[in-house]
Amino acid sequence: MPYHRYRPAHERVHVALGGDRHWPSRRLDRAPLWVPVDLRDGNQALAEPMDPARKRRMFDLMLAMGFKEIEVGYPSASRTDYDFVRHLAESDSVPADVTIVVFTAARADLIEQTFASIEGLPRVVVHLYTATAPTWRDVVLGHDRADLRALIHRAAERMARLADARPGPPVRFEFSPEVFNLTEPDYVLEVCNGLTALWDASPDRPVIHNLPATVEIATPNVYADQIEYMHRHLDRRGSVILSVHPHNDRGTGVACAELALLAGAQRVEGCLFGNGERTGNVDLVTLALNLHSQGVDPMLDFGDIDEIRRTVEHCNRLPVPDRHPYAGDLVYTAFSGTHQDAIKKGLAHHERRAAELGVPAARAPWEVPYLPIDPADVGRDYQAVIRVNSQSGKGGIAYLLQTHHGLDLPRRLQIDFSAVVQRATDDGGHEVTAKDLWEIFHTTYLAPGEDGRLALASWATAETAPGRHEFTGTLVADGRESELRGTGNGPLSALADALASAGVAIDILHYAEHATGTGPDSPAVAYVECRTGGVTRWGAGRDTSVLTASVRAVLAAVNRAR
Ligand SMILES: CC(=O)SCCNC(=O)CCNC(=O)[C@H](O)C(C)(C)COP(=O)(O)OP(=O)(O)OC[C@H]1O[C@@H](n2cnc3c(N)ncnc32)[C@H](O)[C@@H]1OP(=O)(O)O
Ligand SMILES: CC(C)C(=O)C(=O)O
Ligand SMILES: [Mg+2]
Repeated sequence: MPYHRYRPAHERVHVALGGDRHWPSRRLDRAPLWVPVDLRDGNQALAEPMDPARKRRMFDLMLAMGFKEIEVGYPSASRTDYDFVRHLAESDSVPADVTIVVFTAARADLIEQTFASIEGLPRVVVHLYTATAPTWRDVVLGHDRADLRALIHRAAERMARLADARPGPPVRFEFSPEVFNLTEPDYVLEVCNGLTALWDASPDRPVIHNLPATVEIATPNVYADQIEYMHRHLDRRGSVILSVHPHNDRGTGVACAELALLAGAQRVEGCLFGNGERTGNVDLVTLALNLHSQGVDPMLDFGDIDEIRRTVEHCNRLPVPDRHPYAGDLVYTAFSGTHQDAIKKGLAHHERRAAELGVPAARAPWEVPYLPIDPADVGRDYQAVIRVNSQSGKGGIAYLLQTHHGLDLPRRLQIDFSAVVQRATDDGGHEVTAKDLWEIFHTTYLAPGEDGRLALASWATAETAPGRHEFTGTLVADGRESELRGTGNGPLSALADALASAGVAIDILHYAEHATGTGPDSPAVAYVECRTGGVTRWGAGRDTSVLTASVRAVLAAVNRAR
């Protein structure tokens, strides 16, 4: 690989913080101000940008989730964006506690159009951006440091003039030194502090300085150092909201945002599920639910994450991957045996603990292995938690049979059945559903007691004296009938005695039964482990009569052994 073509981040940008950093020992204990930029940064990265209907649907979703500041577009860039801002202004669609952000480059024509778009909107942030990093200055914009600072200053003055001329509540301002993470820190300070003064930021009308990792270039600790340096050196810090805007080129956008928050950032711009230019903007869903999983109020509602995902997929026309944190189809699913076993035990323990605490399970403290949050918190159920394939073990298989078919298999039968399923899945190599498991269970353990080579044409039991039972019946073995009679201290030992009289000696090693439901008509199921002719096998029976289920279970075990 031609790796020698690239330079490490420390050779590209100086990070001024040195060794004196505070962020590593800080903790995240509150949510920042989340600002979704799906309708601008996310939208500009789409092959088919959103039409007005999709924009509106995304906007309504953001309101429903509880966002309080929303970047709605780049109104000077396209008719759709301009019209959408006008639509919001004219349709009275913005709740009183929500602020609209509009985005513009530092060009007079674009700024004028931006201000025209926001007429009548009461709470607005106008967001100005210009790239400040050396390569962009030299190659793209063709300005040296002083020229570029002057260009930004002129744009900011124009914004201030236009804002002053507006009736109603004051417009607020945001500035992004695009490619902040590759810009000399002293130059960022020079430009940002200049704007703080020009816009006369105050605590009740703070300016937002948004410091983007426009293209990720370094490990997240470097970004954290860069942010902490700004946090400590920006003028009028109490009048500045320090915002971050990570992208995800190295796959560490979330880590960058989290460390930046430790380093003093108060506001995060990103997109739902990480849509955005190239590898995307930082994913606000992951960030917020990461906080939730630490016991911190995320200040957003994810109660129906599948609906959020569906809406975002519809608006972006891009799928959310199956492994996406918190939202993917597979993220609350375990296929592997030991994980399934742990989850099954964990869920049972969770139910018991909730009962002990006297609270609903959905409110009890969560400590289930392998599940960082309760899927129910985001509107998922437990149906998909455990799925079975060739990597699965007895725990998961038993869990599925229990939750879908009401079967509570004895432990040794779980082990026995798991080997049966393993053979079935190894052969096919595919996933086995709860329905498949039921069919395999039925064929293996139940069917041999219903239509095996050894069957009972008719039978009856009677308690002939207290503690003394008699079993009589007609045995059909390989098509030949014979009469049976036996006695014992229970119906099953009487059956064993009767079978012995017909030359089929059996030992019942284990017996268990339970109801499969709650109503009087719900069938019972019986499990029997039997040894006959030196071979040990499990059988099962199912019937509304426990005795019939038990007799069938014995016959099933015997037939399997023979
Ligand atoms: C990291 C980010 O996400 S930045 C946001 C990027 N988003 C977008 O570009 C989406 C919307 N943009 C657009 O639709 C168009 O770019 C428009 C309508 C805004 C402008 O279109 P055009 O006038 O055709 O200009 P074009 O797109 O080619 O922009 C490049 C010009 O703007 C200049 N420019 C680029 N960024 C800025 C800036 N922030 N401030 C001032 N000028 C800038 C460039 O130097 C170049 O100038 P030149 O033509 O004199 O060399
Ligand atoms: C905030 C703007 C300029 C942006 O999208 C970026 O730098 O990534
Ligand atoms: Mg961006």
